[in-house]
Amino acid sequence: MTLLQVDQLTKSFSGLRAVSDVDVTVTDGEFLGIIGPNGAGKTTLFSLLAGQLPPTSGRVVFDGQDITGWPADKVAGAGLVRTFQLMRPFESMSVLENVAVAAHHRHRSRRAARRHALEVIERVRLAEYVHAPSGSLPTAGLKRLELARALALEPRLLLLDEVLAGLVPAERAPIIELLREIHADGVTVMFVEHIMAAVMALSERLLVMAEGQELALGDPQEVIRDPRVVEAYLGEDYA
Ligand SMILES: Nc1ncnc2c1ncn2[C@@H]1O[C@H](COP(=O)(O)OP(=O)(O)OP(=O)(O)O)[C@@H](O)[C@H]1O
Repeated sequence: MTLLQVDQLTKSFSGLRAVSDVDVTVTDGEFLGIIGPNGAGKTTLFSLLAGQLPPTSGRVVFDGQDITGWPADKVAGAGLVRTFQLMRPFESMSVLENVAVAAHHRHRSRRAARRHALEVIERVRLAEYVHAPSGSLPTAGLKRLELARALALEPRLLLLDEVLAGLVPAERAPIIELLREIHADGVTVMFVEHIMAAVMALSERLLVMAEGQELALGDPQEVIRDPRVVEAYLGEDYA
C-alpha cells in the first residue's frame, strides 16, 4: 500500500530551485535511503513533507490525504514526523520532560504523557539519563533523545535527517541497530544520510538527489553502480 505520494514537488528560494519537480512514492513499511551531495535539496525535501516549509508547487499525499501546505503540528498529528540535523532540545529540561512534551501531543493527561515518554526513553535506551538535563547529554545521547522525541509522536512515517552525523564509528552501530528495531516495529522510514555503510545496511530502496532533482531511484546495489551517481556523489574510489 502506498503511504506517501509526492508529485512534482518544488521549492524555490528567490530563484534557486532547492527541490525541483520531485516525484516519489513510499510504500507502507519500507525503508527508503536518500543520498546526494551537499545542497542537493534533501533537508528541504524533508521540510516540505513535514510541513516546516510550504512548497512552491506540487502535491504531497500521505495515507490517502492531501497534506500539501499543512503546518508541521498537523502533519505530525497525521503520523508524519521528522528529526532535525541540528537538534534543539530544551536544554535545561530533563530528558523525561523533553520527551513528555512530545508525548503530550498524543496523550492529554500529564500522567499518560509521562508514562508514554518513559516507555519511549526505555526503547531508545536512555533510561540512565531520564532525569538528567538534556544539555548534559553526550552527542550519542542527544541523537537518542531526538529519536525519542520523534517516536513519542507515534509516527507511521519517520523522516530521519543525518541521525548518525557527528558520531564516531563505535557509536554508530547501536544507533543503526535501534533504527532497524524501529523499522521492524512497523514504522516506515525515509533516511537521509552521508554514512554509506549505514545507508547500504538499512535501505531497501535508494533515492539519489542532485541539484534538487532525482538522479536515480531503485535497488541500492544497482543505484550505487550508476555512473551518474558515481560522478555526482560517490566518486570512483567508492565505486
Ligand atoms: N531557507 C533557505 N533560504 C534560501 N536558500 C536555502 C534555504 N534552505 C536551503 N536553501 C538552499 O537550498 C539548497 C538545498 O539545500 P538543502 O539543505 O536542502 O540541501 P541538502 O541536500 O540537505 O544538503 P546537506 O547534505 O548539506 O544537508 C542549497 O543550495 C541551500 O543553500
